Amino acid sequence: MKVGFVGWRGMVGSVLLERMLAEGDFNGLQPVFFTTSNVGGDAPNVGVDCPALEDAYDIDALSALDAIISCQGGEYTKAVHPSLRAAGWDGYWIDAASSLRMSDQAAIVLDPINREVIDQSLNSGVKDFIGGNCTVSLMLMAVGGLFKEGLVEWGSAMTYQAASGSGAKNMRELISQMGYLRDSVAEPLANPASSILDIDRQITAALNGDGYPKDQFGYPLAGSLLPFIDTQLANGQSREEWKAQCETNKILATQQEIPLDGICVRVGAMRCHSQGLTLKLNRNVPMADIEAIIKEATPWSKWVDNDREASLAALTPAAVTGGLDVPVGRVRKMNMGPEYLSAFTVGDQLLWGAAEPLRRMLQLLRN
Ligand SMILES: NC(=O)C1=CN([C@@H]2O[C@H](COP(=O)(O)OP(=O)(O)OC[C@H]3O[C@@H](n4cnc5c(N)ncnc54)[C@H](OP(=O)(O)O)[C@@H]3O)[C@@H](O)[C@H]2O)C=CC1
Ligand SMILES: N[C@@H](CC(=O)OP(=O)(O)O)C(=O)O
Repeated sequence: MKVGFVGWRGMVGSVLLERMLAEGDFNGLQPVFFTTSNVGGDAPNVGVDCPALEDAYDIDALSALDAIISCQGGEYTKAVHPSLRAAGWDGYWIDAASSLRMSDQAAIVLDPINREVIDQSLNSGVKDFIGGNCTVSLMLMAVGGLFKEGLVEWGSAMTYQAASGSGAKNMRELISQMGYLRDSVAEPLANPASSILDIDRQITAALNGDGYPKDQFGYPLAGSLLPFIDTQLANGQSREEWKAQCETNKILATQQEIPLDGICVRVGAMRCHSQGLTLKLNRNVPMADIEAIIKEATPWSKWVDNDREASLAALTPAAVTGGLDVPVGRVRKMNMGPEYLSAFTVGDQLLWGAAEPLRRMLQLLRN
């Protein structure tokens, strides 16, 4: 199979290559690497022979491929995908960007949760397979079992999203912000006798001062948070919040729309998104059944007992980062009634939230 890779050098693309190498996915594949900035340069070393980098805007070169995986971003997709299809290319387009997600001609891929939907799409001739929004995919990897059992009447996700969701430059800026704050109080911090209120006043001045590094985020993230992600919609939701309901229902191919809403917040985590969930179930399901459904949903959905030590040890970005497991904890019935369930989940947004569903979609096509 001749597969083109666009955006392989970026953050999502690098994680994709890392995972493909770890799984031996390049064996038997004919990869062709593309670039928007370095035509003729060396392809990355993936253990098989590859031609020099080709132009990512060359429709003829792209048309020669059986499949293309793009992690280059939405603008690239909008610029190239329509021309490629118009030129008659009928290969498989696998994409991390959101531009095509809600198109009727595209399926959203998260195969541990919606393998049947993917199979039906393949059978009906769909050729565009798009990774879901990171928050949505991670929520479904955590509690998708409850949705698939038809138990969720509605849900609300309050998110705590990592800097990586904004890109590599933003991850760097978060660390610079942390360093800037620490440096601004280095002297009083080293002196145990100094006043904590003086330290706090200096930190507040640093947070709001001109020198604070905030070119990427526009506002302080380290020592603060950002209660709006992506663009503003007319109904008051952010675009990130809007994705929860429409993408979840599309991924699950629900017959009746399940209402989902919440508030998406950026916090100073590096690459793990966390979510506090409220799920209104349509009946009073025993906790033992809820535990079994969550545990059995996918091999990566990990149950964490609602216990202080277990939660602090296993249910944090620090514990989860770099791994495929998506732990779910703090699961309990809420004061509102036995049909109201709380849960907290954490997942690496560059793995199940971005690269892994694409990698698995390519494997599915190859098999
Ligand atoms: N970040 C995320 O969490 C998620 C992102 N996505 C989607 O994936 C797209 C890509 O995201 P992301 O990987 O974060 O984007 P990046 O900015 O990391 O990479 C995108 C492209 O920028 C170019 N580039 C320019 N300078 C550099 C550099 N110094 N290092 C590496 N690449 C560079 C590369 O193209 P070239 O090699 O051609 O120069 C690269 O493919 C997003 O636009 C979004 O649509 C989807 C889900 C989650
Ligand atoms: N918007 C997400 C990251 C992302 O790229 O999402 P999407 O693939 O839906 O555009 C975040 O900021 O955390």
